[in-house]
Amino acid sequence: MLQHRPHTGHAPTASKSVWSLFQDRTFRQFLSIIRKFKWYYVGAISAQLALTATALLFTEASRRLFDQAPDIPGRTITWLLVVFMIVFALQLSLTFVNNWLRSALNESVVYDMRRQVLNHVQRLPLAFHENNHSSTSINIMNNELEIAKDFVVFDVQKLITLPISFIIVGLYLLTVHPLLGVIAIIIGPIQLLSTLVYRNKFKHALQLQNAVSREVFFTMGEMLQGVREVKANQMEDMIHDRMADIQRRGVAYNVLLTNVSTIRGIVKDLPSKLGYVAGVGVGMTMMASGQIGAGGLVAFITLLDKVSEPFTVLVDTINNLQRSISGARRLYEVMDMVEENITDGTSLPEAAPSIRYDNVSFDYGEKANTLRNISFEVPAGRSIAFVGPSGAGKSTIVKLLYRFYDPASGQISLNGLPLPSYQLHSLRQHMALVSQDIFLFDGNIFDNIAIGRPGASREEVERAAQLAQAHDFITALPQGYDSEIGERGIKLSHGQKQRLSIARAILRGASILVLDEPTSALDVETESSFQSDLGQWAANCTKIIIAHRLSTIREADYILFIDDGEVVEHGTMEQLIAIDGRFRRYWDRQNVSVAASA
Ligand SMILES: Nc1ncnc2c1ncn2[C@@H]1O[C@H](COP(=O)(O)OP(=O)(O)OP(=O)(O)O)[C@@H](O)[C@H]1O
Repeated sequence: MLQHRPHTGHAPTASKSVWSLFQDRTFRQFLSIIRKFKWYYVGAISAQLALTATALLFTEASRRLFDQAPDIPGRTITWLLVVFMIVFALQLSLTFVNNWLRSALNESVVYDMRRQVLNHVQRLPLAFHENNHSSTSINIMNNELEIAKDFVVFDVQKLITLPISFIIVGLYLLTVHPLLGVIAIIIGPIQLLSTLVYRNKFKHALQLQNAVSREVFFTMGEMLQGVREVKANQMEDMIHDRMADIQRRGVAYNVLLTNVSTIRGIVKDLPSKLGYVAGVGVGMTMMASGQIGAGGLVAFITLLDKVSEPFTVLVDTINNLQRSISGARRLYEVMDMVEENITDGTSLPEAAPSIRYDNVSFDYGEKANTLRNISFEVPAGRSIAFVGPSGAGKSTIVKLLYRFYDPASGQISLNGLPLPSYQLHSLRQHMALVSQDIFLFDGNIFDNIAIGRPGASREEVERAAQLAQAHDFITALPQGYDSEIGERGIKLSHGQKQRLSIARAILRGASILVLDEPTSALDVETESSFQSDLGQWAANCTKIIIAHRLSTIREADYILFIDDGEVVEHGTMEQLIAIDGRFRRYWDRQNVSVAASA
């Protein structure tokens, strides 16, 4: 925990040609989002082009005004003033419409993308979540999605509107006077060359700053998730020092980025300043020789930026495209991962099934032989316990039953049919888990129990809570079942959380019950009544028990002693004790410690 991790983000693909960017698969995925919201784009782009048209109308009216001044007839003045008023009203209305559409588009795209990513990520196999730090997924859903969204929403519009504006405004200025038009038009390409200055330095500074942002995110996420361990292990100073180091680098990279950007900005502005001087000089000379009126010069000054701007903005937009594609590629890598297929297959019957493992082997990749040739059978409605040292593979056997992972070899079957022939949704619907790792959601107690069976009535929830020995402590709370339990149930004791988790499993009414040391956090009295109640409400379930404690093991019909991924002993409790092997030693050690603590 809280160690420096290598960053998973990709560097911008600086060497890519512009054309290859447009052919990139990620760019094509952008296009599918654009297609979905095409009418917003059509509206926003039309509003922007209409704004360019009003700018031309304004310039043309001004040109006529200044060309004829001071001998302009009163009627023409009135007309021109009316034109100005109409132009201003149109500009205000179009700006409003444009902003409204852009904001609606922005929110629609970002929520749509986030909803799709979240929905997809939760349907990915457990292996994805176990192999990726949660902050990586959150970073993808937040930062990288935002970068991609900025391109999809804003930059795409510029790629369409700016070239059109350049052509229309450039042609207009050429009609005002060819030389002035040419001066305005060539500023853009010169500015384009100026963007090459410090280009790589700028990209490098940007990468450094992005990497630091990701580090901040990662460190904050881990600190908040592990705040108890942070406090208990007095890690505050270590985290503080780490944040101080991040801050030092963050400030340095930000200053570097600002300085490089400022120098690039100055170099970029220079051609337009020089173009302005040249244009005014040429314009004044031509005015003196009567080739143009004052209006021509006014038109040049008004539209100078509108002609040169598209070039430089387009370069920024293409740079953004590189950045967005590299951010979005990680996003789409995740989106391309295959979701679990939860719909195909036959439904599991309501009645408790028999469970059978035949020579099942499995490994997680890094650790070979996590499970080796596991074989056992549990008849319908009976129970089996897995006992053995920590890390032996007990939970992994259960993960295979949930189909969080599939075996590398061997077969698991329910009622004689291979596990993959069952619909995953139906399989998991018929399973309930009471685990020692209890996860409660932020919300009230009622909702947390009702997760076991959405739509359950108040009576059903209360009945489940009674069987789980949770009803009394719940009703003693000021808000009863409506009490909020805080993030991950932080306001409850471990034993109370475990009882809620048991209530949730009871309510589920499953036919396969997985008990992963379900009573580890309960006091002796509550545990013994839990065990006797279990006989009632779980009588019709096939039970798999992961057990460390004698009290839990005692309840099982059959026991497997697992060590290092293998079944080393198996039998009923009496048989295993009689063998006088590993289980017997385990049993005796526990008896001694129970006796010592009694
Ligand atoms: N997601 C994972 N990726 C890689 N290795 C894993 C993963 N989960 C578990 N392991 C490894 O597989 C082995 C078996 O783990 P498992 O959790 O099944 O043991 P266990 O017997 O249930 O342990 P415990 O009694 O401590 O809960 C261990 O060596 C563990 O480190």
